[in-house]
Amino acid sequence: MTQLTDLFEGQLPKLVLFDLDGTLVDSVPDLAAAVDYMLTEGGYEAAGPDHVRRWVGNGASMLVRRALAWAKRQSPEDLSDALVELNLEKFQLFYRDHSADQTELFVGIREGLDALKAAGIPLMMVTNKPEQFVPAILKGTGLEGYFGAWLGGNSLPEKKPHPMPLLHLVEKAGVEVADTLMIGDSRSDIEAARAAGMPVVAVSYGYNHGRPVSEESPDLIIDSLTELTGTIAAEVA
Ligand SMILES: O=C(O)COP(=O)(O)O
Ligand SMILES: [Mg+2]
Repeated sequence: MTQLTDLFEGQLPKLVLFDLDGTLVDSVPDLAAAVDYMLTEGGYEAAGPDHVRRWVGNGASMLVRRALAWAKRQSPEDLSDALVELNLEKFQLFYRDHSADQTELFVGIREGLDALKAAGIPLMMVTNKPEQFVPAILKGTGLEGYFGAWLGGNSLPEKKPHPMPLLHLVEKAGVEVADTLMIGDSRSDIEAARAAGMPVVAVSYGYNHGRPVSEESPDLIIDSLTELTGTIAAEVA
């Protein structure tokens, strides 16, 4: 089993950054309900969770654009910004009140976060989800209190795969990039971590646009956070 310290020349990281959707929480059921509300309100066919799972990871506006493109049998870039904006409002109207109805932690998250916390490692979160939706999800899944800071997709001028939000949190934590670990489920997380210059671990169970995350060449792939944290007690002993 690869130990967490193997990624940091025998040390533990001084900061761990987590992605949210597809890494900590399975948010697709609630996202799909909001997408389907938007689509059916517009007179389109509902898409369902298996389609929506492939569209998550680049923020709500891109999710809406991809859903509309699917419904209209067009390519996403051919849709007008005005149409996307109008539908984004419908999506948000629903998701605002239903972002944490069915959203649950993935198996091993609670135990894994507790192990990192017990080892004294600061934890932060960086999602492309618009920030207004984040507090209800953290509350609904019992993740409140784990993260010293977090950023949403609209918190800064750039979002993942740009390294800006990762570097912003590293600076806030007062640690070095090389001592920071990113854990995510998709291409955006891996590209952002690479651009920032930090190691990146991918979870195998997330979304990644319907492609195996191994195609993005992360430093390590885990099936559960506990695979990475199970040995921490022994490592720091
Ligand atoms: O696309 C989203 O809104 C969710 O993105 P995340 O995987 O960065 O949390
Ligand atoms: Mg994700």
